Amino acid sequence: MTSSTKNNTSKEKPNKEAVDTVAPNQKTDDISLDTASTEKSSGLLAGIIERATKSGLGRRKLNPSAVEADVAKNMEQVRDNPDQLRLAFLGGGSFGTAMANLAARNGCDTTLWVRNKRTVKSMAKSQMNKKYLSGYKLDESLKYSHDLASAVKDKDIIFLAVPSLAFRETLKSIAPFITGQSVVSLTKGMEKDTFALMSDIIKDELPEVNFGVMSGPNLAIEIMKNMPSATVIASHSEPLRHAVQAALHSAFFRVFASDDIRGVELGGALKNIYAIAMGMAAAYDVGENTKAMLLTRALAEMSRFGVEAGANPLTFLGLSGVGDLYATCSSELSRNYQIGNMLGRGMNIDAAVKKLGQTAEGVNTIQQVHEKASKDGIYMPITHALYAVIYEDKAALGVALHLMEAGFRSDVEFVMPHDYSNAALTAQMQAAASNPDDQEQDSDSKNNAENVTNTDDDSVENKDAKKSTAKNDSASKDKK
Ligand SMILES: NC(=O)C1=CN([C@@H]2O[C@H](COP(=O)(O)OP(=O)(O)OC[C@H]3O[C@@H](n4cnc5c(N)ncnc54)[C@H](O)[C@@H]3O)[C@@H](O)[C@H]2O)C=CC1
Ligand SMILES: O=C(CO)COP(=O)(O)O
Repeated sequence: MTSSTKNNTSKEKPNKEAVDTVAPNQKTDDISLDTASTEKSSGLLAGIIERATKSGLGRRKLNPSAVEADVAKNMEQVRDNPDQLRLAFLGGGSFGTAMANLAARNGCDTTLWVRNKRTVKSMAKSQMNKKYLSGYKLDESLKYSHDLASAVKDKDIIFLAVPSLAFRETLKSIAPFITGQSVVSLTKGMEKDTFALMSDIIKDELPEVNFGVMSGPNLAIEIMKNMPSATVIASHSEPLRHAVQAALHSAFFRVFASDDIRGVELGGALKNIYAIAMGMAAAYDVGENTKAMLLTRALAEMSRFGVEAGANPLTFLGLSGVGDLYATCSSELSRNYQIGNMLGRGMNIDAAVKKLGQTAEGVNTIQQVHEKASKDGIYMPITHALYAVIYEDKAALGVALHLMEAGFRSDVEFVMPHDYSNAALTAQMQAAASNPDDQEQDSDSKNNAENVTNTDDDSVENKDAKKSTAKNDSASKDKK
């Protein structure tokens, strides 16, 4: 048994103190956490944790039969010796820290790279990430570094958990030190102006590496509290999928596998848009029916966009799709939800971002997806509506009403296709948006239902256009 294994055996017990005494620091003045429900659930959780640890369900004592069958078959070495895996996590925010902590607790040789030298010193001394995860003790085997070269050299897997805006520059910086390492993105966003997803950037910058993306309903603070969670590792490399499963799997964190890289990373990126929408809707005190409608129409948009980008629509039914959409749209822990909530309470986007002080990828993703969908004729009415409210100063209530008044559509378009093509609808929407009559807005009439943006226009003039498009569509379908 190695020394790190020995250390870990004694660390089976989750840090009860951290579970009980958390004071998450991303609470804003406007949004208070539901402490009563957190307390109620922590009683239940404590029971689960106790039973799991007593029965030896912690990663160290995991019964091989409980390990994914494929891991047992193909990754015997890794499964039996996960502490032999050498991992680097780049990004000292809440998610990089939470994931590095899981791996360290599992006995992997784990280094967390943080760009700021002073922060590294403070983390090593306090074994805590005071800025992003205040109150949570980190595993004592976790190593910290601000030296990128030594952090990534001789590692098996490099996990990137920097915001999307820093993803490319981080890859460029590690490129000279890449020998045989694999790279896994934990980042949920889209690159500004290029529409590139993180896997595209990896292929651009490190064309030779074996890579994957990991995404799922993984609110960092819940993971630090040992609340049972699950995620998805997507890669075309089976050994990499298995290695990531072995590295992070525990009684509290289950890692599922996929080979639909596009679908998994788009789920993580797109759901941030709708978490903003849901946070905003919550500020307007909408009912559960409305939330359910928003959530499922969001899923329709996500899978529609995903298919256009080469994803499998069924992936959106998994953890990285509906799972993450649900978690982020229903939790005040979500930073994107918090942004939406602040907007719904009348703050402007710049003030909300400043007040949050943390990463909210959705703010950029709305702009990227709005632009890309308009360009490629992908019908994304909620995204366009949100864009209009946030960046064109349209009235939220008017925009919402207009969405409700939109024409008749199919529920699940993969079951029954829409009458009109998405490209035709997008074209109509854009034509309507350029109609100056519909654009008229002034601050006095902000809440006027007449005063709406044209995200899903069904005006009389456009109905004719729609009819003729529909005719053309059905004629072309008939020809086929
Ligand atoms: N926090 C969460 O619950 C989850 C976050 N994610 C994703 O992980 C990514 C990172 O988010 P968080 O850790 O939450 O962010 P955060 O806001 O907690 O921290 C961001 C970190 O990135 C660092 N950073 C910023 N610019 C950098 C640069 N140019 N080079 C190096 N480091 C830089 C900051 O110093 C900070 O340590 C995002 O794409 C987010 O969507 C994914 C799953 C869950
Ligand atoms: O992606 C997340 C949970 O899965 C975190 O969401 P936020 O970035 O909105 O906090």
